Amino acid sequence: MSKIEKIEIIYNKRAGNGQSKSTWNKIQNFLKNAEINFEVHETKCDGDGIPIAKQLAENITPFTRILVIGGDGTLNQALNGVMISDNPDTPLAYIPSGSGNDFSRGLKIKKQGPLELLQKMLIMDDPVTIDVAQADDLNTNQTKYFVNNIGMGFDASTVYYTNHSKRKDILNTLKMGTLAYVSSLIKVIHLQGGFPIDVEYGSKTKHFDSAYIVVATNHPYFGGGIAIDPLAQPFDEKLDLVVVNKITGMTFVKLFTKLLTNGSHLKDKEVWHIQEPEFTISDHSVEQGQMDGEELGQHEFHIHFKSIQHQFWLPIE
Ligand SMILES: Nc1ncnc2c1ncn2[C@@H]1O[C@H](COP(=O)(O)OP(=O)(O)OP(=O)(O)O)[C@@H](O)[C@H]1O
Repeated sequence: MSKIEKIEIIYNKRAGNGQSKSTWNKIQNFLKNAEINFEVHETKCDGDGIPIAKQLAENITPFTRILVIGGDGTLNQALNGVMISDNPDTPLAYIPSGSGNDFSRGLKIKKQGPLELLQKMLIMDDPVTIDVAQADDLNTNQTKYFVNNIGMGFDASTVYYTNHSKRKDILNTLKMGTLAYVSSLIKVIHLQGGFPIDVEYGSKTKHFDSAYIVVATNHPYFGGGIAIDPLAQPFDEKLDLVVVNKITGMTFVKLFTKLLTNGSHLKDKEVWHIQEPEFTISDHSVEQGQMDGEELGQHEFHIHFKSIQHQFWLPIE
């Protein structure tokens, strides 16, 4: 085992609709039995992961590790907290215990159980470098960081309805979180209209009169396992952008069948896809936004996106 004096744990007991408690119990028992020094910092309210991570990063000592136990939203907050701290390079360890867990799915570590992940992390001598992304809001001058994706329009409305749906809790209890997402998706099909956006990348600009799905993504998945961008890779130092034009009727059904089955939607003429180190999206109507499954509210988004790298204690093979 590499030298570890203490593990500072950021734990969201609400993640995975409460299922993270069983993950935490396993981790806690293991650490106690192995006589590894740890301290748990439970998130007490929505958004709490940011100040906790900031404070931990600012007081980090050599041979101390920060471990996040929660879903993608908790990891997102931990990353944002570390990035605004005096020690933004502080690596993060992560054990997924949310409902979607798209980051761990994108990294292909989702199938490993919490104890397997923990034991592998404990013997790592050095953290690994993984792509995350920076989003500079050009309207507010605020910067945010994300591990999975930022979406506006269709996808974000789906997140909004999923988060506000009572069915989410029931379906999560039944371990059918993806179904909760898909059922909100069907609702949004009737409500979401197309909206105009411009995308600037390199020296080019691409205009869309009627964009429907707009997702800047670090790896393939959103919504608890839907591969919106099978080509996205979290190690290529690029961020992907997928724009789907407003479509209706059978065109919509065919495209969504491709999206939910074999991923061939990227080749469809209604779908536009780029992989770039950075790009800017200007959205010209008020739309819902989502970041790593967390609501960004309704705005006209004007965001500069950039692929950046962060270090993680994650056993990538
Ligand atoms: N004590 C708390 N009370 C209420 N909400 C909390 C508390 N602690 C954290 N949260 C909020 O819980 C939300 C969900 O967390 P998280 O995204 O980690 O889990 P999840 O939604 O189950 O997982 P995933 O994003 O992978 O689907 C976050 O928005 C976070 O701010």
